[in-house]
Amino acid sequence: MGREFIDLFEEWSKSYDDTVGGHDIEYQEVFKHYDGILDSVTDRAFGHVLEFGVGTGNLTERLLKKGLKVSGIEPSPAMREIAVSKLSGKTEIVDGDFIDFPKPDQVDSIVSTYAFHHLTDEEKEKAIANYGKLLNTGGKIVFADTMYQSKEAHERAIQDARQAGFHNLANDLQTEYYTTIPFLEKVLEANGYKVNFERCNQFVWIMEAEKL
Ligand SMILES: C[S@@+](CC[C@H](N)C(=O)[O-])C[C@H]1O[C@@H](n2cnc3c(N)ncnc32)[C@H](O)[C@@H]1O
Repeated sequence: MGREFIDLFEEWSKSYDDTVGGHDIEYQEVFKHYDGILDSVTDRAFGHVLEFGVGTGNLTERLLKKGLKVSGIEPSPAMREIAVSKLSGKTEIVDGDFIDFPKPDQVDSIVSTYAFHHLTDEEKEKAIANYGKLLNTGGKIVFADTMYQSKEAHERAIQDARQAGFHNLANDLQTEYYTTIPFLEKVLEANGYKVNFERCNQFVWIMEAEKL
């Protein structure tokens, strides 16, 4: 579910690694410290890791390097093809999304970078409720993504992007489902997690939730 943006990724797949490397001026700030953000998510993950929205496999590569077992989920065939070739068969990347995916019996960490905003808030709530069935006490959800401290901060970011002439970015911020930290905090706490948020750049925060 939340697959309405897949066509965009079929298109973007070939130039995606250039974008994260800072080649697209509109998205430079979004991907500022990209490598550090992926490293930081990797540092927080342990055991059997379920990764959503693998993309071209940049986070997966780091998780595998750390010696973790990774089950990768990616809905875009073009992205999957690049990830599989980059990872040279070291793990399986299968079709699925944040809500509808082949369920492993049990996992220790559920991770994702730059992808959770493809779900509406209602879908996010449903996904988080489901993850509780896969994690034991002490298990973690670690997601890095664009999110805002308030709805007003989100609105300001759209205006700032427009004023800078970043019309693709402004459109993206307006049409995808960027949420707020208070919303995520409320949903995670209601589902029995202790959660903290760390800011990485003007857009991206790391959300780390531990199951109590
Ligand atoms: C911006 S890319 C991020 C890729 C990678 N995680 C990274 O950090 O570079 C977003 C990825 O999420 C995937 N995606 C889109 N909708 C999704 C959904 N509903 N469930 C899981 N992944 C989704 C896209 O196909 C794309 O590969």
